[in-house]
Amino acid sequence: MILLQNPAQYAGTIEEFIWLAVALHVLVLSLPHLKYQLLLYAWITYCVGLILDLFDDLMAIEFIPVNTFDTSLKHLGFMLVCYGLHTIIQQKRDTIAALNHEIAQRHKLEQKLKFDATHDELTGLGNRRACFEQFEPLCASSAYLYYFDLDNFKQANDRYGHHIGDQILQSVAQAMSKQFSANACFRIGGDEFVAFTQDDSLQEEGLRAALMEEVFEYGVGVSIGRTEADPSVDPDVLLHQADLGMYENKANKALRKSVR
Ligand SMILES: Nc1nc2c(ncn2[C@@H]2O[C@H](COP(=O)(O)OP(=O)(O)OP(=O)(O)O)[C@@H](O)[C@H]2O)c(=O)[nH]1
Repeated sequence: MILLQNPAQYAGTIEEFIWLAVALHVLVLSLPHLKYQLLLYAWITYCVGLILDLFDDLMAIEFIPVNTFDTSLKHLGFMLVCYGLHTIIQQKRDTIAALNHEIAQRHKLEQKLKFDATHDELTGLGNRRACFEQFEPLCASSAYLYYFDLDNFKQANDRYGHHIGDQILQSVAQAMSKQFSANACFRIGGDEFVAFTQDDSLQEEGLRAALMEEVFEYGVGVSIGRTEADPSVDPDVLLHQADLGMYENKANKALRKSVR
């Protein structure tokens, strides 16, 4: 038996009916996506509350305290929905934080791989690949290209051991970075280095003394070749010119030694 005695009650019942229809519709729509069971139960609880509410309005049944149940269930359902949503958001946040962390780690690894691919592990200078990659811009911004090759390095290795040989290479690289810009120095072979500079005041003997300062005691020397940096010339040709200069320098020193 339906008890709708006045228009205000009628309007209230219609409103509750609409709420129930909307809630059930949302429930049906979200069913395929409801992998979160808590949210599903919360929504069902809310709908049951709405149904009881409707009964309360439509039926004049006083033998169950429907009034108490419908409001409680609606509130309970609503709170559980809120809690469920909060939990989901928290889980998504954690996932996003984990993904961000992974992206940052990958970025770091990428940077490291890139650095390792273009730098010499022992001295930290750019390697041969980096030298060729940056050759043109460095030539364009420099006046000279220097080529260095250590003298008697093999003997130093044999006499003092490989670890001292490594230290010699590191010391020379460090001294070179002080004389030139560190970004413009490269280790392109075992004991061969290349450097670019804008400075035209460098003197061969001064440069040699600076590079050998820490390693002179091991009996090593350095031969130096120089050529004008010209970005329009092929890198191989320029390096060859500087290399020839270095060999000439090495030969002259050997000749001077033998004459003495
Ligand atoms: N310790 C060390 N030795 C290296 C490294 N790379 C290459 N070498 C050594 O460097 C030496 C280079 O040979 P050479 O250029 O003939 O040595 P050198 O005695 O300076 O010869 P000259 O230039 O004719 O005076 C070889 O004995 C290599 O084994 C390295 O990373 N560490």
